[in-house]
Amino acid sequence: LLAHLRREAALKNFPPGPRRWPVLGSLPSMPGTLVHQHAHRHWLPRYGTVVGLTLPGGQDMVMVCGGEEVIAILNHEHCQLRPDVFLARERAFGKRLGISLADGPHWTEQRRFTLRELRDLGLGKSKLEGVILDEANATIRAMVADGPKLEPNFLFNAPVLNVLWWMVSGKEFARGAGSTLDERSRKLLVVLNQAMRHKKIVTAACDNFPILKYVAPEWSSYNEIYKPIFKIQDYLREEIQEQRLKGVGDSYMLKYTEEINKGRPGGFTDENLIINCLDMFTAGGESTANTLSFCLMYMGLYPEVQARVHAELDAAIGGADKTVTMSDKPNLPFLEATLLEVIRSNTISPLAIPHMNSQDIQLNGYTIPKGATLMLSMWSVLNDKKHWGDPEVFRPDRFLDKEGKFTKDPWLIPFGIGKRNCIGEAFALQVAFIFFSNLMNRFTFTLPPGSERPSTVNVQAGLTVTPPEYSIIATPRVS
Ligand code: HEM
Repeated sequence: LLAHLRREAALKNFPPGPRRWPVLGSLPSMPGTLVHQHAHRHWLPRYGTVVGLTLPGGQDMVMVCGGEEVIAILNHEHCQLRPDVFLARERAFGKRLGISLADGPHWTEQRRFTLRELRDLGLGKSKLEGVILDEANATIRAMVADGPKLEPNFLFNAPVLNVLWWMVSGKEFARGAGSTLDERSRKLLVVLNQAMRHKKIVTAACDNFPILKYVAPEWSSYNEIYKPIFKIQDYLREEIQEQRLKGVGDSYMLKYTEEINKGRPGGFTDENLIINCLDMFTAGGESTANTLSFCLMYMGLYPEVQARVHAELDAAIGGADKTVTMSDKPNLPFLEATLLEVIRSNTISPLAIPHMNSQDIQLNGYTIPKGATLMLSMWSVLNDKKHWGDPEVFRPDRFLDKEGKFTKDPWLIPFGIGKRNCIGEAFALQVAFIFFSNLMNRFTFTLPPGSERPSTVNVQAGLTVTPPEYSIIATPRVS
């Protein structure tokens, strides 16, 4: 209690927010999931766009839920650290490793190296495009075989992970929704799928009270969350060893190994390699796969938009039996606008990964003390009424200019901006474009007659948001 009172007294000009209790902090007022929706509905009208909170144990936390304020923090030179949370160390051998939850000089080196290798290994190259197209075609074949009625939730997880697996391990056999994978890769994908679907991954009780890991590992979801993560680490370690024994090929794993062998400074170790790979799978798999599930749902909800996408495809591609490639993108501005409007409307990553400030900073006249956890609502940027006018309306035309060309809005930042922006943006957009365009060229998507319209608000929370459970009918189009 004394510690709590002392901390409260030291907080000068802290943003207003729900009551902060000793030990529990603001936990009693925190929603279990979908924090961005709760902040928008309940906190914003009462406290404004900058809300002061405390985590159990006394860590200061500030929720920022105004578009301008979020952009200011993302660009702020003193707000580029990550808080030292339980999840960060627990998934990384007790250390701050990897990219997404680390900071400091090692993070700079690991991020720079990974960005360069991702670019060199695949992005913008025809080989990656070929792998993505193979996966898209395998998915289309499976949809025809399983259809016409499909459950799109999780339909795209395996194909997206397969492409990521190819980037990381260089294995070319990762094709066909997992069917031709070797035993280890198959197991890895199964466990990754399980880990990504875990709804409590960012709100589990063991994150706030680490002692529960020892005294109540089942109840606190510790076993459920971390056992799959440890299995993934084991599979990755075995794969790295196998690749090193073979020693040929151009994979991220082998390129990284070369740096370890050269003794490159900046944290180049086996452990960091494992966590960098884990980062790419966890940050990139679910988000990209969910984008595609949402795309089908929106096509079912907005048949008039779908008809315009089809008309554009027919004019530019000329047949449902043809393959759409990245070179067709300039001729498909409405399709691109539709894809980005799905990403904007639903904000697949509604919160950025938490940031932390290295100095006291001022925001909207409040003081945020050094070392606070900054929760940034990306949703509030992509749904800001002042900027977008009618953010609640699904309107791809907002991204087209008078000539019908695609124009990027500076507030369209679903991947973040600044020093901590997403390293997988180009990859995710390429996968999403190739899948979405080819699926649209091959099928018409309709909601089953008499079924309830799936909600765009009652989404499911996990690492990112997932559509509600829904079915869709995929009818093959005739050329
Ligand atoms: C639709 C797909 C995706 C969306 C919407 C998305 C969104 C985001 C967002 C909002 C952030 C946080 C930015 C911040 O904290 O300021 C982020 C970070 C990150 N993303 Fe993505 N992402 C996607 C796909 C991917 C993919 C495919 C990969 C891997 C290849 C990836 C890897 C990462 C990593 C490693 C970070 C942490 C960067 C850092 O802390 O320096 N993401 N992403």
